[in-house]
Amino acid sequence: MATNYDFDVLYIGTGHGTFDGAAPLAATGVSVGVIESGLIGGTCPNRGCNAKITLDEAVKMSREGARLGEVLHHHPTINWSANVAHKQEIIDPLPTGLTAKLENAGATIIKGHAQFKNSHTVTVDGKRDVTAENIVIATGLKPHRLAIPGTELAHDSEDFLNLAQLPKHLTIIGGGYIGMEFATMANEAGAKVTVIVRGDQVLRKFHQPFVKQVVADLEKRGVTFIYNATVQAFEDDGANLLVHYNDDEQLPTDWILDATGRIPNLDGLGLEQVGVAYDEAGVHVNDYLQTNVPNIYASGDVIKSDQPKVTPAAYFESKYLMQRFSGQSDAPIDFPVIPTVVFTSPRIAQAGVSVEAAEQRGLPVAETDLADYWYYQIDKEPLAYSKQVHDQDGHLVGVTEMSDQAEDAVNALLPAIEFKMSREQVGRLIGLFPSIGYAAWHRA
Ligand SMILES: Cc1cc2nc3c(=O)[nH]c(=O)nc-3n(C[C@H](O)[C@H](O)[C@H](O)COP(=O)(O)OP(=O)(O)OC[C@H]3O[C@@H](n4cnc5c(N)ncnc54)[C@H](O)[C@@H]3O)c2cc1C
Ligand SMILES: NC(=O)c1ccc[n+]([C@@H]2O[C@H](COP(=O)([O-])OP(=O)(O)OC[C@H]3O[C@@H](n4cnc5c(N)ncnc54)[C@H](O)[C@@H]3O)[C@@H](O)[C@H]2O)c1
Repeated sequence: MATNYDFDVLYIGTGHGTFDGAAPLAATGVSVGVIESGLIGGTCPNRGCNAKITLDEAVKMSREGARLGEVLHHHPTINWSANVAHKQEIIDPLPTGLTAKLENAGATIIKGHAQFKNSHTVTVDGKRDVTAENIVIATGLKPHRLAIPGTELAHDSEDFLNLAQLPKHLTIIGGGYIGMEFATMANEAGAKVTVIVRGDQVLRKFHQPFVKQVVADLEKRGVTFIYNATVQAFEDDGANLLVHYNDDEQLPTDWILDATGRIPNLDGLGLEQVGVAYDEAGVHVNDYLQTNVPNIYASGDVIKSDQPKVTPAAYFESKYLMQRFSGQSDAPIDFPVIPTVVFTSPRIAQAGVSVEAAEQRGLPVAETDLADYWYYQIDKEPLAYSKQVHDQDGHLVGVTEMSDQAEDAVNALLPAIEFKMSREQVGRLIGLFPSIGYAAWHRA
């Protein structure tokens, strides 16, 4: 592309919806600019996946240590403040590394808040205009905050990940990914945890028989779940924070996490100015990730999409746009199987056809109680179970697993699901032994 604009492609935001594709795109010689108002790398490295999984490592070890009992001389317990400091040491260098990745590939980074002026121009911090042939909106999501009295007394997931001291009693509003992962971490680190749930289920997108076992385990460990609760207000009465819910119930607590979801981050972006269509679920795109304004695209969490709002989807979209802008492909986006996992303890991970969809379609569901298998007995895992869906021809088309290493087991099975591998092909892939991948492959 050779244009009269400052850049061939300009990305707004530098999360996975951008950098996985923008850096290799710049390396092909296409001129690439990226605008970022916060930390380079966006949510996942700085206040999402990487930060969370670093804190979670100690949770896993503490639980495993307890299970191993007398095999270890001491049961490890979590030093929360040290764990948060360790997390910070891990994530602090990430923006610098990602800056180098983008700049070394030839991309230009512009710091500031972007606002559309017209379909080829954005203004940065109200001062400087930057022009481009194509512009990609990759501004992600921001925390949803309850519109109730006292909402300012609650915190978001980023505040939790930065807590220098763990409060004695945390109350979490919402039983989604963040609510359940953070309840698991806070409980294992010694806090009293209450989860307030709007309906009668948590983790609605995951296989409920597994979810119920995870919840029962958390309850056994002291986490309280309050179901069918409508949160009305938060109040500071001087001694405690109070969560008012339903008609006249109230719960005293020390710290409140509002984990009621995340919403498109479109603040001050000026989409109305250029007529880009969007609604409360995100920016509307076609099968080319193109908005209704033909030179404006969108990538990552900010898109209104049936894909889960997770890093693997953002990664694939940014790679797709790289291929499109570099002229390597003009095909519509064709999503592979995007796996999902909730990092509770044990985790629940899934890919492909769900158990529920299989039952509706009349596909057979095979079950494996992994707790019966010697490899899962090494660390005495009590909750480890897998369900696999095969199609009529015997190809693996879906897997749902609950175990401490369910993410690795599902990763191992992805090639079989994505490429609908035949029995013969499956039989030719022999994994390292012993390993989770090897154990999982028997279920392909
Ligand atoms: C607590 C938490 C834990 C998570 N854990 C996982 C996990 O374990 N696994 C997983 O797969 N996913 C996880 N996710 C989801 C994952 O982080 C997102 O799917 C991913 O970051 C989406 O990338 P993105 O590029 O679309 O958006 P983001 O990473 O949010 O990037 C958007 C960027 O745009 C910038 N921006 C916004 N508006 C403007 C503007 N007007 N001008 C300039 N810049 C702007 C923002 O500052 C931000 O840096 C987690 C999310 C959270 C919050
Ligand atoms: N492991 C992962 O991949 C991972 C981890 C964390 C976050 N994420 C991503 O981050 C995003 C946000 O996570 P999240 O947990 O905030 O959202 P979520 O959509 O998973 O869960 C939000 C929860 O809040 C509940 N809720 C909504 N309004 C409520 C109200 N008024 N009162 C009580 N409960 C209410 C919902 O019923 C739901 O259970 C998700 O899209 C997810 O994809 C992913």
